[in-house]
Parts: sequence; structure tokens; C-alpha cells
Amino acid sequence: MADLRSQLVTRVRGMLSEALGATRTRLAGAETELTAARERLVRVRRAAAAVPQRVGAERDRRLAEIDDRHAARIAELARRAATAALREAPGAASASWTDWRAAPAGRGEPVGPVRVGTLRIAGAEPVPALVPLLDAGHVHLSGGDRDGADAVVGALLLRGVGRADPGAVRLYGYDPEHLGGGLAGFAPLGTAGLLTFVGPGGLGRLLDDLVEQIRRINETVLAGEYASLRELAAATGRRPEPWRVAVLLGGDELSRHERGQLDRVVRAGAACGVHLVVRGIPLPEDPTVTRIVAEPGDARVGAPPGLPVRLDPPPPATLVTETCREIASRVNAGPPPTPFTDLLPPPEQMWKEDSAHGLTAPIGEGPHGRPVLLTLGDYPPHALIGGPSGTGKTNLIFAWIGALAARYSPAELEFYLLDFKEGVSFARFAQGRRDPSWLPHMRLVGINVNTDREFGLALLRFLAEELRRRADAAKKHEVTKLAELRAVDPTGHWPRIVAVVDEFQALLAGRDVVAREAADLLEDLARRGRSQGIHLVLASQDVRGIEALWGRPALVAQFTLRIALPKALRILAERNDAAQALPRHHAVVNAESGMTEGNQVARIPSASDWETWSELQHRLWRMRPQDAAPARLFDGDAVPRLVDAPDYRALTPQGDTPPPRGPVALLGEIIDVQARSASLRLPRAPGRNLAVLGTRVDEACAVLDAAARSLARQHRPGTARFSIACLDPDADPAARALYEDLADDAAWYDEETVPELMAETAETLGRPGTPSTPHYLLLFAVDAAAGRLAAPAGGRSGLEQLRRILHDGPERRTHVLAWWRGIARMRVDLGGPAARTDQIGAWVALDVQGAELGSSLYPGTGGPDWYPRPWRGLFFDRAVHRTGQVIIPYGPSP
Ligand SMILES: Nc1ncnc2c1ncn2[C@@H]1O[C@H](COP(=O)(O)OP(=O)(O)OP(=O)(O)O)[C@@H](O)[C@H]1O
Repeated sequence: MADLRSQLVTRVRGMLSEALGATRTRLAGAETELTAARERLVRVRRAAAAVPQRVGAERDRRLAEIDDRHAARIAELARRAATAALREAPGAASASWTDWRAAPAGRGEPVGPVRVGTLRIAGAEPVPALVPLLDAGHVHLSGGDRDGADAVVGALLLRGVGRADPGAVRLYGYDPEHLGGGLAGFAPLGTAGLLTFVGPGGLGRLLDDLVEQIRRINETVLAGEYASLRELAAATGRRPEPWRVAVLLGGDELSRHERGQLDRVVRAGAACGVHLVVRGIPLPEDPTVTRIVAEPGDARVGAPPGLPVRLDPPPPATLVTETCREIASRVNAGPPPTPFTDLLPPPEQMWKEDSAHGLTAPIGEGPHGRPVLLTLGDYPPHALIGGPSGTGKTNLIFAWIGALAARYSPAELEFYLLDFKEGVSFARFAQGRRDPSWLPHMRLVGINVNTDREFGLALLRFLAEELRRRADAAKKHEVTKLAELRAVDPTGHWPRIVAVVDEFQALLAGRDVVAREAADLLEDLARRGRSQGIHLVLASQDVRGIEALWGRPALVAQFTLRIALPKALRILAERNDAAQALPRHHAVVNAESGMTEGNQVARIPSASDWETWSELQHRLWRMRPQDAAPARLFDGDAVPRLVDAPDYRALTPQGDTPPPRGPVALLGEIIDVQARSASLRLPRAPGRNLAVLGTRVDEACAVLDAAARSLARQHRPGTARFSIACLDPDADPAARALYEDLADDAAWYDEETVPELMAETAETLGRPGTPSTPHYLLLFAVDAAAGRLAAPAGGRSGLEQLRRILHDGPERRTHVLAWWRGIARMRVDLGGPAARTDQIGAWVALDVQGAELGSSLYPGTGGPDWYPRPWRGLFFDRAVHRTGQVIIPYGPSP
């Protein structure tokens, strides 16, 4: 039992010792862990004690970094804002007063806001504080800093005025407390009507007027097409209305009506360029109102609380007055011309129009910026232009011709132009020495024709002939109008013709045959030309010109298109005085025969200066068809040359047997449209001799010279005789030059030998049969030989032989072309005052009065209407003429 017990004890003991051992081991482990934990605790405690110190440092570092970044950002933003502000408000809108000057925004460029000060931003560069006004809205000022507010008003107005074209801003001042004193510097604008002061009781009227302007602009200018003038300007590049800025500086409480009107202006003004700058009168809330509160030391701009702003000083008083004076003088001098290119289509559109139904082209800009059109067609068919000298008639004609020529090709439109005033400006339409180009539509340019009214007549006759040709063609095709003719004859050449006659009254002056025929032709052309596409444009600076027409109401009635330049009289209808108030470079265009309701005012661009015109002409000239010929230039001051005359060039030697109609002697250039030559046929028929009458040596020699040379051109060498007798030493050089050029066909006679010529020629005529060689006797100053010829030689005197030659010669191919220095002298040579003159079948009168040519030399009584003038002659051939024909002798041959 004990054993069992001891065994038990031993086992228990063993177990206990085992447990103890394990416990001890665990205890040791626990103690180690405890030590480690304690050490960790110490470490942690130590570490924990260091944390707040580190975190604070980091936070401070971060804060400093943010501050730096913030400051840099603000500086950067301020810099960008300043740059943007400069872009938005360049030049006059923001420049500092020290170097400020007026500088209008470019065409189509918005005027933008203007600077009133700088934003107050600490540590950043100054950023301009901009306030929108023109085309944008209204400005309301309040606060106790009166000077600051005055400075803002001055800045807004001066910058606004300087940023717009001169005259494009109109100011209205209402300053009942200081009676305009606040705007005194701007007073010079008043001289140009750009500043109007409204008296203390006038606010209501001013507001009524502004509201009315807004209504009108909305209705007639924007007309539903544009939302604002700003939009219109951006789309068209034009600004048809000025900006109207009303500056309202305090006053009494507004009446109900005034308040209502003010509200209307605030709401609707900005779109119509009507703006308010107001102090001391409340303005309603509206997005277009910028509010500026100026308190001493604290100014703010924009919706409350507003941006803090440092206001600029006011513009220096001298700068304001000088600028306003300059603007006023520019406006008083008239608006700058609009560019001529405004009248032209873009180059790719040139010559694209069809003239079948009429010709339409703009002539200038109307008050609303729209082009004013001129039309010529069935209605209105013809135009009358009037304006005193220097008002721009010539320029207007250039502008109109240019606008038409750029639209219609030469196949659609032809011009004929005649200028009865002194000057050569129209010569540039034709080819010149300086400029080889010409206007391809121009068929004829007549300049320096003031003494050659016949040229005007020639043009009218030419047009009358063209009218007949058109009327015949129309009849053949059974149509009545040009448009119809063109439709049935699409390959025909039926351009519309515009004939411009400047100072046309010259043509109608006097009571002679020229004036009568011209008036008749004009009337016929005016009446029937309309349907055949022939349009007349008559211009005159002189009221007498118009009066010359007024005597013919039927003629005037056809000129339904009237164009009156400033101060033109009697162009418009009687009670229509619109032209009297026209500014420079404007015209009243009226297609209703001048009745007031047809008035349209157009601003005419400058078209006539050399460069402007040349640019267009060169462009059109380069577009010309290959076979285009230059316009005929008739210059009344120029002397034509025989060698250039088309009729002379066309002459060729005849065969051995001359044609029965005989050769022709060319005597000079006819005053006509085609530069034809006056020609005298010399068939074998009685009377085919020529007398040149008058004392002018050069002209007489020129006529005989041209006659001889043209005859010589029709005969082969050796087949004609030219006997030249020169009896006036002054004529010697010319006669001798002719003699030398005719070489072997010519023989020379002088005072000594001329009787031999007469005797020999007369003797030849006595022989039977017709001589086969034509013989031309060219007798220079034949009357000087009268003494010699009076002496009998053989059976008869030289004079008798001369009479015989004159009488019998032509039928036997012997013709006398003789110059007598007076009609009486010729009569003496022909046998005395009562002698017959029918052997003188043709004559050219130089300085011989028409009356002297009466009776036997000219049909009817009293002689032709002929007033001698230098380098002109009157040619009459009784075989073909009813009336005399003015000729220009050809200049000396080279
Ligand atoms: N619309 C215009 N814009 C700018 N300048 C113009 C305009 N019209 C005319 N001028 C200028 O005015 C001057 C006179 O014009 P123009 O010669 O056309 O007048 P006019 O009435 O034909 O005078 P005149 O009959 O004496 O010749 C010219 O120097 C011309 O360049």
C-alpha cells in the first residue's frame, strides 16, 4: 500500500517538478518579453515625444510653399489680365495720358471697353480696370469722391471719342447743376455738331429724342436683319450711324415719363449705339449697366461689392480740348472718302452681269451704309447730272463708269464720252503715251471739243444711225425692245450704249444749225433710245445748261434719273432743295424725275485720281478680248496726220484706166466719230476743181498738200502730172517739200514761169481727145500771180487761160486745186465780181466769214454758219453736200 502511495507520491512529485520546470521556462520567456516590451515602450515614448516638433516644421514649410505659389499665381494672373486688357483696349482705349492720342479702331474692329483706372491688387503689376461703353452699355457713377467721378467721366468720353472715327461719336450733355461745366473741355466738338448741351429743362426732350433714335435705328437700319449696330458693323465693315452718348449729371427728380424713357434707353440703347453716362440719377438694374462707386480712397467697379480700383487722374484739359478741336476740324472738312473699291465686285465676279434688261451699279453709300444703286434701262432711260464746278461731277462720272465697266463686259456695254469743258481727265480712258492701257468698253473719247460742237453733233448722228440700225433689226425680228432683240438674235452684237456728254450745254448754245440739229437729235435719241439700249447721260455745271434743256420739256421728261451734286440748281424738281444741304462728296440720286420722294443721298467714293482709276482700268484692260481695239480719242487740240488717216492708208494706185468715179483728194479730217477724211472726188465732170480760201498760209498749204499726196497715192509713178506753182514765199517750204516728195511726177513753177504753165495746159486742152494722164495744178497763192497772168501771152492772157482750164479741164482729167487768199481775189481771177463760180465745184474756207461765202458759192442766202477758227476749215462740195463740213487740216507730213 505504501508502495502504492510512494509510487503515487513519486509520480506526483515528478509531475510537479515537470510542471514547475515548464512554468519556470515560461516565466523566463515572459520576463524576456516584458523587458523587450518595456524597452519598446521607452523607445515609443521617446519617439512620441519628438513628433509634434516635426509636424509643425512640415506644416510651416508647406504653408510657405503655398504662399509663394499663390503670390506667383496672382502675379501671373495679373500679368495675363494686363495683357488681355491691352488687347481688349489697345491704344487710345487704355494708353496713359502722357502718351495718349486719338487713334480710331480699324474698319470692322470693335471699339471695345476703355480704361478708367487700375485694379488694386497687392504685390502685382497694375491691371487696367476696363469699362465697356460704346456698343456695350451704360455707366452709372455714385459715391462721395466727386473728383474721382469727374475723372471717370472725362476718361470715358475722351477715350471713347478717340477710339472712334472722327465724328462717329456724338455727345449730349445734361449738367443742370454746373451748366455744362463738367464737359467744358469737350466744347470744341460743338462746332462740328458733335456735342449738344441740353438746358436744365431739357432732359425730357433729350430722352424722347434718344428713344426716337433707337426706334428709327431698329426699324430702318437694323430692320430685323441685325441684332445690333455692332453686329451690322462686324458683318458689313460699315458703321452707318454714330454712337450717341448722353452724359447726365444730376438734376431734379425725374418725372414718370422721364423715368420711363430713361428705362427704355437703358434697355434698348446699347444695341443701337445709344449710351448713358449718368451720375446723380438712379438707373434700373440691367446687365448693360456698369456701376462705379467712387468713395474717397476707395473706388469700386462692377456689381457690388465691386472690384477695388485705383482711378486714373482726369485727362489733362489741354489734351481734351486739342483732341476735340482736331476732331471737329476733321469733321468740318468733310468725311474721308469711301474707297472706290466699295463700288466694285470682287475680281472673280467682274464682267458677269447681263445687260439685256438694264445696267445697274452702285454709285456710293447711302446713309444706312447700304449701296445706292443707279440704273439705266427702260426706266429710267437717261440721266442728268448737275453740280457747280469742283463739286465732283467728273469724279462721279469716273465712279459710275468704273462701277458699270467692272460689272458688264464690253460685249454688254459700250461707252461714248464727250467732254466740252477744258481739260483732259477723260483722255485716260483711251490709249496714251504714258499709259498703254485703255478702257475696253470705251469706243470714243472726245476731249477739248469746246470749240468743235460739230463733234458733239457727229456723235449724236452716229448714235442716231446706231438707233436706226437697232430699230431696223428689231423690226426685222418683229420685236420692240433690246431685251427681246437679244433674245431672238443671241449671236448679234447688241451692247447697251451709254453716251456721256459733259458740259453738254455747249452743244445746245446758240441758235445756229448745229444747236438746232443737236437738240433734234437729242430729243429723238432720248425718246427712242430707251427701248433700243441707247442711254444718254448729260452733265452740266452750269444752270444755263439745264435751262437750255428746259425749253424742250419733251426732251427733259425723258431724263428721269437725276443726280444732283452739292448746291446743284434745277436738276431736281422745283421744290426739292435736297442738294442745297448736301455735304461735300455726296450726291442726291433721284430716279423719279427729281421729285422729293425719290431722293436718295449717296456718299461718292473718290474714283478719279490717277492710281485709283488706273488699277481698275489695267485690270479690265488685261481682261479685254483679243481683238479689242483701243477707243478712238478725238482731241480737239491735236493735229491729225495724213499718214495715220484710215482713208489715206486705204488708197491704192489705180489701174491704167482710172475708174469713172475718178480719184479722190483727201483734204483733212472730218469732225466725226470714225476719223474719216473729207474727200473730194475728181471725176471727169465740169466744175471738179478746188478752191482754198483765206489768208492762213499753214492751213492752206496743209489742205493742198494732203490733196496732192492722196491723189499721188492713187497713181503709179509716171501716170499723173502734178504742176506746183508757188507764188507766196511763206508757202514755199511746204510747196517745195511736196514737190520733192512727188519727185518725177511734179514740175515746179514760180511767178516767172506760171504763165507758161497756163499757156501749155490751156493749149493741151485745145487738142482733140482726152489726155490719158491726169494733170493736177496745185496753185499756192494763185492770186499773187494775177498781175503776171493778166498780161496777154499769145492770143490770151494767163487769167483767161486759167479760166479756160477751170472750165474745160476737169472733163479732160485736168483739175485745178488752188489757194486764193480771199474770195474777192478769186472772183477777180474768175472774171470780176459778177463772174460765175460754177467752175469752183468745191471749196475749203479758212479765215473767211460765212456771210462772204453766200450767193454763188453756197446754197440759200446768207452763207453757211461758219465762224473761222484756227486750224479748222469749212469744206463744201456742191456735188455732194447740202451744208458745209468742218474739217481739220492734216498736220505737216513727216
Ligand atoms: N467723292 C469724292 N471723294 C474725294 N474727292 C473727290 C470726290 N469728288 C471729287 N473729289 C475731288 O474734288 C476735286 C474736284 O472734283 P471734280 O473734278 O470731279 O469736280 P467737277 O465738278 O468735275 O469740277 P469741274 O467741273 O470744275 O471739273 C478733285 O480734286 C477730286 O479729286
